[in-house]
Amino acid sequence: MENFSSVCLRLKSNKISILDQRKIPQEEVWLEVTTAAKMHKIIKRLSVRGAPLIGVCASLMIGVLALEKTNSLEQLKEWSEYLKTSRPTAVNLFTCLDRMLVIMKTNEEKMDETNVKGLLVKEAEAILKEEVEMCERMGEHGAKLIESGDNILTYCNTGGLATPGVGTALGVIIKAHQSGKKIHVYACETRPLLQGGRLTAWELAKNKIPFTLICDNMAASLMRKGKIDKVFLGADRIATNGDFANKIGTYSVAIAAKLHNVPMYSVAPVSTIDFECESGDQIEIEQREPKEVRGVRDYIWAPDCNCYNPAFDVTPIETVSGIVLDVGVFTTKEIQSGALKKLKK
Ligand SMILES: CSC[C@H]1O[C@H](OP(=O)(O)O)[C@H](O)[C@@H]1O
Repeated sequence: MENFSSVCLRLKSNKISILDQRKIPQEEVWLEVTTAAKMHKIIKRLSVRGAPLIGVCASLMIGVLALEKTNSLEQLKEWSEYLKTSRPTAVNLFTCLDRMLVIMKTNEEKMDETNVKGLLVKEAEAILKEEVEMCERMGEHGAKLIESGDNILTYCNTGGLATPGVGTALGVIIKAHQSGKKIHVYACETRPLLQGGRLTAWELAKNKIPFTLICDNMAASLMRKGKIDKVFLGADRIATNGDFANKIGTYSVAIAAKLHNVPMYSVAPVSTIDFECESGDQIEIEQREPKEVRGVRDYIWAPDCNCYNPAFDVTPIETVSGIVLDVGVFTTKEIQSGALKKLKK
């Protein structure tokens, strides 16, 4: 497989290394991932995260494992199904692994195992290339919505730590900055796992983009004061009616933005659309462990109480201005008229 290197993913001499995002920003620790079990573990614990990135990493893992002569197609199918159980909400994980499974199931009777495995390697490389290119296109389309002087609010992390490319929503912000637009970002810390405070702050600093870190409960009052000009954030699964699942707290931001007439866009590649899902009500929301709410790292302020810890919520499309995809910007009205369904291949 061709070598590859990004902010958080490396493929060198057919070996996968992944930056452990749990340790950012204190440490930059790279993990070598050689088995499906290890990949499952680091996706589940969010050492690697972000819808496009986990889909790419899972399919890349199957591609690398296919290079091992001793690994049978049956074993590769088993590992693909197992990797699907790492997290339930981000659709990219399923669509990428299904692309690998389709290759195995449609060719195993028609060609010898070595040739099928060769197709798996090519498909994994194609998925990676497509996602990098989709990030570029999302960035270009979305950056046109940003004007010099804008104060932009973003949520969670949607950059090079959530994709194999420049990012989705944060990619839009980075592209706008790189084009010379003078912008400032309000980054929501994003409880409970602080992807905004830890990861987005780290990426904005690396890109030299002026930003202010805020607690999530500060977003609405900033909008009321007229301090926020636009909101850009991500998605993990988009239904064909435009409703989308994204990091928990997105719906609160959307309600505030709508009340204060702040334009808000979700940014995602077409690979995040679930064409089998007609509405947000059908999206499975990952429930995570109470310990993530009870404290942060070794500071546990509520050791034993009940906790509610959904990793995502669903934002109805009518609450936002539209969705920026790699194929263009779609207004809520266009989406409500069925524009997303027409993108199905
Ligand atoms: C570009 S996808 C980013 C998306 O994924 C994040 O969730 P997690 O950190 O749990 O993987 C969040 O929903 C982001 O918007």
